[in-house]
Amino acid sequence: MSLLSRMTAPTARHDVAQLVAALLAEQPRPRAVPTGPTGLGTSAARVTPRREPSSDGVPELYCPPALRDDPALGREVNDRLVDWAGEVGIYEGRLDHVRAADFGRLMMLAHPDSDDPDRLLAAGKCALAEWATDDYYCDDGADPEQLGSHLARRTRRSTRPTSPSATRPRGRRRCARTPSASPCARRWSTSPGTPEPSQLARLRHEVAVLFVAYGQEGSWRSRGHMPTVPEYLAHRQINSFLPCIALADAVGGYALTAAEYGDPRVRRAVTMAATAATLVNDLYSMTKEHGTSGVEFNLPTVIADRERCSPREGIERSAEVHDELVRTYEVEAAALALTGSPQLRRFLAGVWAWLGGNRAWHSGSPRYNSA
Ligand SMILES: CC(C)=CCC/C(C)=C(/C)COP(=O)(O)OP(=O)(O)O
Repeated sequence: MSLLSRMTAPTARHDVAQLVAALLAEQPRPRAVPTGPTGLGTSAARVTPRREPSSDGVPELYCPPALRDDPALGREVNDRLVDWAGEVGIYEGRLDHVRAADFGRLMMLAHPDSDDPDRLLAAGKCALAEWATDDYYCDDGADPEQLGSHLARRTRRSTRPTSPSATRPRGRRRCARTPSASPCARRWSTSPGTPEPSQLARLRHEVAVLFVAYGQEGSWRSRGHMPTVPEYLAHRQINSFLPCIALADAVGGYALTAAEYGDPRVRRAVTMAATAATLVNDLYSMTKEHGTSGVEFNLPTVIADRERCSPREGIERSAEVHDELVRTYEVEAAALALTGSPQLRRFLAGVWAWLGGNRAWHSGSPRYNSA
């Protein structure tokens, strides 16, 4: 089944199908006139109906649905990913939790234009390595004083193809417990469907930016600092799913040029989408983070604390911010698709698809729904 036919399948809600069809068609058309003021920071000026929470407590979000569900493919990717985690030694003693979280399913849902388990697995390895770095070195319980050295070691491994002999450890050293994403990228570069050097460089860049954000979170944790809402939102622009989303073309088997990916208008739109995807994580992971000993970092908690409102209002306002980001992406991506290359159109549609797969996975994964 082609991506286009999947995207126009009857499962699509609201105007998703129209948008993605427009993004992918030869002569895309922009969305209809917006129904209210648009642009970041204008959501407060719109009157919106109160959101009814679904059974998981998360309000209905403006987000596309997952554009395919292939459980067998998801299972295959997940099984191989858990085997890999066991081989490299991450999540020792917790592999059952990793299996149950079903990151393979996330890859299958978020990359509907690839049926290739090898490519989905490669993307899954990158995501799991990024998650492991967060879980081991950043999240509650980790030692923030060690964070900088852990991240520096992992960054060095990813940016230097071979170590000069002076820096090579003597004897055989135990493999680090948590791989960085970029060694995954190196392994990927020897597998079928090799990405372009510019795609690998892009991944390295996005992971390095992610690590800077991990450092910021560590500095907040060590001081017990609760960020302001703008501070937190700026942080979530870089502590985001962008390293995963940036692989959309490599997983799909085509290449967006560095020039188009680096176009500030493309970066702005894609960064907004990645931030929105990460706010979905904030909304679904709140429960998991409740009861941890340090400061809780998720948008609903930051809003409730800083704006002195109820937790429920924090959730609702977070959902508003999410929706505003997605709507802005929708409008800007459609406009970019009008003048961009076919690869850019496909990439923007891939980002849109990623949003749908991400939300569907969060709403079902036991990582967030086990209580
Ligand atoms: C896969 C990837 C790029 C992870 C980077 C960090 C990120 C965007 C997260 C979702 C981590 O945030 P958080 O610690 O809230 O994640 P969990 O809720 O623990 O899954």
